Amino acid sequence: MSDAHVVAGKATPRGRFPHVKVVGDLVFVSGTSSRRPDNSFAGVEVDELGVTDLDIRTQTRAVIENIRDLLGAAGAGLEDLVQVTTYLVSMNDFGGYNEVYAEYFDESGPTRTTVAVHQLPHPHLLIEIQATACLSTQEESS
Ligand SMILES: O=C(O)C/C=C/C(=O)C(=O)O
Repeated sequence: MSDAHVVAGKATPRGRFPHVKVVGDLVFVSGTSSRRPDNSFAGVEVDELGVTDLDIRTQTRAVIENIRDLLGAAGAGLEDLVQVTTYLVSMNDFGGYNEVYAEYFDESGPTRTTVAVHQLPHPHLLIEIQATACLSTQEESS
């Protein structure tokens, strides 16, 4: 069974793809940023002179919370994640990202890969995460 969702109330995908796709017990979550439904970004402040402050900790937290919401639309939660791939624009942000990540997950959590990429789909983005959850972990852990 395959079931694709664009989740109401979340930032609209910037292309022709769903937020989440359920295939059997697996829930695939598209690359997710800190973008809000109004297309502003958590972890971005621009002052009146255009000076831009980008905060990796705030962006990381917002990305994980967005993923939590997207998983929720498929009946899953962060505890069901089995694999996470993180895209950072700079490995200088690895420490701040890793710190916030550890508020949510530990060694019993999803496997993880983190890579640095040249660019993300908006110049204010420092981080994007793509994830996979497994619904059958709910039966195993209950
Ligand atoms: O939705 C965003 O803000 C960032 C993610 C975009 C993609 O991963 C994509 O367009 O493929």
